[in-house]
Amino acid sequence: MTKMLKGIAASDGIAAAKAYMLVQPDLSFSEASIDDPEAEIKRLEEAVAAAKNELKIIKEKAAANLGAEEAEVFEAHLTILSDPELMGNINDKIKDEKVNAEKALKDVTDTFIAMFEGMTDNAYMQERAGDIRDVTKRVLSHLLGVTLPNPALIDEEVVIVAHDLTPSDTAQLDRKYVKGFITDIGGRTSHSAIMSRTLEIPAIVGAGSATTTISEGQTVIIDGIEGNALVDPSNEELKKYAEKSDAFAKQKAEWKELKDAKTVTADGKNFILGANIGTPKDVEGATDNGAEAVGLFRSEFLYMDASELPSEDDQFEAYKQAVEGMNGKQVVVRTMDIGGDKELPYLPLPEEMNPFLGYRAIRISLDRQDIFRTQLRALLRASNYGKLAIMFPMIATVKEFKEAKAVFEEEKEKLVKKGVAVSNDIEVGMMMEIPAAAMIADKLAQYSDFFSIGTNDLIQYSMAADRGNERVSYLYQPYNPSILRLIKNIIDASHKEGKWTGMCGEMAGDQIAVPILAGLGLDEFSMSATSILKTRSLLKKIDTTKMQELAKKATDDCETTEEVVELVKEYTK
Ligand SMILES: C=C(OP(=O)(O)O)C(=O)O
Ligand SMILES: [Mg+2]
Repeated sequence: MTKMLKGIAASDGIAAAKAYMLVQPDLSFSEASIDDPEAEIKRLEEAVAAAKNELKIIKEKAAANLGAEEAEVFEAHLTILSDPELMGNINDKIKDEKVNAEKALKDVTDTFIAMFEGMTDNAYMQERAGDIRDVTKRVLSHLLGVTLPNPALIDEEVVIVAHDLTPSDTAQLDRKYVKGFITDIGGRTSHSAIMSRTLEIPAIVGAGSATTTISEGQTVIIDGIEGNALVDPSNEELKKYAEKSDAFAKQKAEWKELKDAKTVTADGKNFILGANIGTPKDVEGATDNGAEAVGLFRSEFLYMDASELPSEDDQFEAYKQAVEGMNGKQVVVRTMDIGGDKELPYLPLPEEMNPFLGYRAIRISLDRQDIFRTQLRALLRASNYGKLAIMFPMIATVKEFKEAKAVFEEEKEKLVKKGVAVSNDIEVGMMMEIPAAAMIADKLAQYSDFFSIGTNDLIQYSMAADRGNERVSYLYQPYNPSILRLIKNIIDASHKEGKWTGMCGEMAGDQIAVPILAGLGLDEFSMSATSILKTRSLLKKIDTTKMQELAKKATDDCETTEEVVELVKEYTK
């Protein structure tokens, strides 16, 4: 019998394939004393040899799919497994204390991990602690006879089933084989969901019990349009969804015809539709989908894709590639927004109770100015190759914006003095994603060249509802009048100062929100590239004067999200 799972629709499209369980196995073991140390050492050696074999395959795959740099981490793991001191210590422990290999491995590696983690002034050595932890897990899995899943080893079409996917897990997914994914937790604006849209992989997040309902190898249909998954579907169901998939492809082909068209409403008002990107490689998808700008380049993905802080030159190349690829159209690069659900293995941050409310984004940049200044120099140099704008993430106060801008001006002046070519009209703006900032938008508009509303965070902070927590996803209400009023305040404040406002949160591509946003006078909509053409098609049909009336009613008269949705339906009939 077919089982049905309901989750949050994260990325459009339909997929059907066998389930691949990306679930961490239980690696707990019992300690035991042993009589035959030689046999135990042999068991350990076999596990180490198996782990090495596996790592060699993963390394080759990673090098082929992701590049040599990405593969280096696995070389580091192989080196650890050949380290005579580490291995010698484990063997000695088995011999001297007559304990089983699992216990000896764990005790010795724990000592090394503690030692490296203690080197707080040496980020490189701290990072080695993570490597040893990974390697220990791999050897343990072989000792225990369980398999550690690895997306790099997938070589047939699958649907990934996972409790959660981190952005770096998602980055490793190979579109050729990974046809879709479903996770237990997460929300529509968690970063793995955002990336699934960039990669155009149909996805469902927050499905609750995917990992306990689905077993390895079962056929799963992912309906990323509705957020439904069917496990062990019947032939009729497979046929029905194949038809739905065809219809979706046809609809996409119709939208494609608008690729080179301008974004104009029925009454002739122009809007800019931009794409959100994570790396320069995404520029191709942006232009293929008719982007008129890049409204958000999440530069932190450059940091997350590297094994150490990216150098000024590496960053310069990436920003240059993006502005050149957009051929004179504006590219808004957001400075590093690390923290929350975006971590850097080589920049260990102290563990926090509330990472989304903690040390992140501009707070890190203003504190670690070495990192910030390197990024700003790279951006300034790249500005000479196209139309580049910069914005700062998570600005809460006027003081933060002024400080960040001052650092930018200092770096600019230094480069100009050195004779480096730098554009003279770089717009410097800020993300509007903290309610405090939205309330003083009139003040901030005096300093910031533009605003880009980050609704993903603005909504979670306004509603006090974690954007990645499916249990409170009912509170994640983009159309709630409270959110619409904040947005209105931001747009009006910027217009009063002659500035423009864009939106780069996922709400910008939300088909119910778009008519209201057009009515509120939003200037630029930036979204997952795959949402651009359907949004252009929608805007073509609407009349802005009518949408202004809709927006006024939604912000002034409505009490609930549901009322707003009804109103939009009525106005766009
Ligand atoms: C665009 C945003 O930034 P991010 O999703 O990267 O936090 C946002 O918060 O809306
Ligand atoms: Mg944000």
